[in-house]
Amino acid sequence: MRGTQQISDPRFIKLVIWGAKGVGKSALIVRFLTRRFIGEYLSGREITYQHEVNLSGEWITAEICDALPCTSLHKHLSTMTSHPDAYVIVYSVSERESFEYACSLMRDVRRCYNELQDEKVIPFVLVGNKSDLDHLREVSYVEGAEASETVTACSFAEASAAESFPETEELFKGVFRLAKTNNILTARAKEGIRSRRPSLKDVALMIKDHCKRQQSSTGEGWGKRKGEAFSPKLRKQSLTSKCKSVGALSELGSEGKAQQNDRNRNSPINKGLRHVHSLTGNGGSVSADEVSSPEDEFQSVDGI
Ligand SMILES: Nc1nc2c(ncn2[C@@H]2O[C@H](COP(=O)(O)OP(=O)(O)OP(=O)(O)O)[C@@H](O)[C@H]2O)c(=O)[nH]1
Repeated sequence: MRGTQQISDPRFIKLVIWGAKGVGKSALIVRFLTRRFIGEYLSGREITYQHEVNLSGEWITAEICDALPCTSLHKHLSTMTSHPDAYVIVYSVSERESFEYACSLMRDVRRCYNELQDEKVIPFVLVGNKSDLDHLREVSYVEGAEASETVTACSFAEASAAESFPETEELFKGVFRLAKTNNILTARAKEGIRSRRPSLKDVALMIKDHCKRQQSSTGEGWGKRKGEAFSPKLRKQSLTSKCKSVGALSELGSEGKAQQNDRNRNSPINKGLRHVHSLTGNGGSVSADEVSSPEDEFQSVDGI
């Protein structure tokens, strides 16, 4: 891998989509590229797609790699010619094993990049696909959101490639915007315009900032519950209440859990694509207020 000296072009975004077999990686990509859900997809081959994407009037070139599920991390890193700009790690909400695989994959990839001490912090998005299969659900929304919080600079979404093009499109566009902002800041740091490269905390802040903008532009962005205005303070509250509900969940019996899952399923937030994001790091939580990076600077690369 070319590794640490790579300078990313902000107008060229490379995504790697990874996860267990059959979770719908190809379905999500094909849905985004063609607007269609065709049901059966080629399996067993790593395919890379290139696509021009319009982000608020500005075109970027997106490269999306549908990575093989069985590839070892070592092999994946050694065969890459350059770092991706973001990882999208997919599991199926109807298959717990795929969730566990996604969690270990996320942790391994993050750990590996931490060890590389790469110049760029790569954002992750954990995606629980097949949210239309509610009756077969084995992983709750809360579990997915919680898992994303154990990995630094990781956001979370549920999606259904089968059900919705707009939501899948918004998912991908959101990742591209995030990656592009990160690339711009990293490039600036290298040119000496900014004193240091974006840190993990910076990227976590970017995710938060991204969520706010996403919400104000679509009225239903990442990190937002329907009908709830988003602010860092509110977000903290909603995370607290989410933690409470998780705590309550663990105290419930299986019947209680089933009822709780029903409530989760039927809540407005769990209809369609649902997002929450994480601001927490491996070793402890990073509150939005602690992040030292200048928010103004993120806004100055707005319109992304
Ligand atoms: N119900 C439902 N089925 C889906 C969804 N996404 C994918 N599938 C189905 O899940 C199966 C596997 O989808 P793929 O896109 O091939 O999964 P993959 O992760 O690319 O699989 P591999 O290439 O084998 O790793 C197919 O039968 C799809 O039709 C979804 O959102 N909902």
